[in-house]
Amino acid sequence: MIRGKYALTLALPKGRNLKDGYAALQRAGLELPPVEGERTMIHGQEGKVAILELRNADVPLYVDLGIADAGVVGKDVLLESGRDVYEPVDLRTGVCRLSLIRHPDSTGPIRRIATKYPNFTGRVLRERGWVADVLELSGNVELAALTGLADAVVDVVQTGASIRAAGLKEVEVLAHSSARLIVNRQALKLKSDLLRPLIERLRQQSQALAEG
Ligand SMILES: Nc1ncnc2c1ncn2[C@@H]1O[C@H](COP(=O)(O)OP(=O)(O)OP(=O)(O)O)[C@@H](O)[C@H]1O
Ligand SMILES: O=P(O)(O)OC[C@H]1O[C@H](OP(=O)(O)OP(=O)(O)O)[C@H](O)[C@@H]1O
Repeated sequence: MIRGKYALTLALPKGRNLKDGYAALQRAGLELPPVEGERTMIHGQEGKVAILELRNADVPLYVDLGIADAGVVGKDVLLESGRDVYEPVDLRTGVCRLSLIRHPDSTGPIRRIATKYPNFTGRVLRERGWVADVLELSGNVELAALTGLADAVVDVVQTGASIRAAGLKEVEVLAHSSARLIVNRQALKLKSDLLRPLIERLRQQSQALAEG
């Protein structure tokens, strides 16, 4: 149990968003423990700032339930999680989009749609009144469109190189994504002396990125 052990507990995702998220928090003035090369999943010393290193999809859960006071995660993951966490800052890093992608030969109505984002995709289908089966995959989603497992997929696009290389078409952008700071609502009140200035500084950094 870690409740109360650290001054501030932050949830950061392994992978792409870790480096930029860590750098943004450090630039905002937090004294962060080193995470590189450590085998442990909880980094930090008692009474100081701790970092929990999590899978992307688990970050909203840890913050919503207050195990972490705040975290960094992609908007795509937030849209999928459906968790109602406070999202005060768009960090403007990890920019990508969630798009509807099809094989050029798939031109008929969409009946089967494969994705790592089933909740988000289901919501889009309902909003549009489209009737299709959502097939949840754990990765290599383009393969579903290439093999005919599905007649459309919803996946992350950044440069578009992956879909071009696979000979697929980005039919429509469904949502834009970038990394967000998320904060537990109760922690915001209890640790406002730490969290308010952090939010303020991250907002300034984000503004500078937008202008730069
Ligand atoms: N080109 C991209 N491809 C995938 N994700 C990207 C890309 N650009 C930015 N992102 C962001 O990075 C996040 C994914 O990071 P990463 O690829 O490290 O995760 P992962 O390998 O899918 O691991 P996990 O299982 O933890 O989700 C996405 O949620 C998105 O917000
Ligand atoms: O538009 P692009 O710039 O090509 O980026 C999009 C690709 O990047 C991600 O894959 P990643 O490389 O993370 O591998 P993954 O399938 O293991 O997530 C994502 O799943 C897309 O395939």
